Amino acid sequence: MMQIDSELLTCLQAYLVKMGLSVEQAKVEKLVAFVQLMDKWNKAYNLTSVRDPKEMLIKHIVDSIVITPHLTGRHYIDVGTGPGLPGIPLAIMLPDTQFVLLDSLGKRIRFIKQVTHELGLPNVQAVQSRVEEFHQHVPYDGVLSRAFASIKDMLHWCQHLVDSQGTFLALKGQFPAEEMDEIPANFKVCEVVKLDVPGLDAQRHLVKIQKI
Ligand SMILES: C[S@@+](CC[C@H](N)C(=O)[O-])C[C@H]1O[C@@H](n2cnc3c(N)ncnc32)[C@H](O)[C@@H]1O
Repeated sequence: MMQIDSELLTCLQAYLVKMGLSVEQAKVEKLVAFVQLMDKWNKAYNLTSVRDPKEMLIKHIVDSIVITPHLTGRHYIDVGTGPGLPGIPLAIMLPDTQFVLLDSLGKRIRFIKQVTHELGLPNVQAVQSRVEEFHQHVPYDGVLSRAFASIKDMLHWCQHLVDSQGTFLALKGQFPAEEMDEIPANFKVCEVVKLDVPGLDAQRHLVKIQKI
């Protein structure tokens, strides 16, 4: 694997301590390596507006892995994954869980394929498709989305991907009261978890939804 930046490693380890998470060194190194790859390819692939790798640690890595305890299934799909967020950090944390990372943009999917090759992530499948047109491997235990769409649109476009046992997990900023008002009657909100993301000033919420 590539040379790991020791400053980023120390920085991430400090955040993990604040989160009360004990994570094996090999996984922490892969999380940092992912940040280094995002930083390396950001200009060419236009992956994220966050330019500083230390800021990526908080805004992308910590903000993704904070939902790890909420993934109790075996097979997830991350829709509108962009550069692999939250899918890649979660796949590093949960090597026995399968992840499909889906995005409509080819260059983002090419980046994710490069990442899975370099980091050795056999539990990740990268797929270029619009989610409305993707019908393989259903049903999933869960659909993940972060910075993708309103909850209503996400449910509309992704409802074919889970059955009544599956859960939609939407990562949101402030408590999404207005978006929750628009949820169609054939879905129910099971839980809204307020997430504590160390180092991040903004509020974060995880909305869990199921089909009725
Ligand atoms: C704002 S980015 C968010 C990326 C990532 N989830 C994150 O948290 O940084 C939204 C992504 O959704 C993708 N996207 C938008 N509509 C889509 C669709 N209908 N099907 C699949 N991907 C879509 C875009 O290409 C883009 O990469």
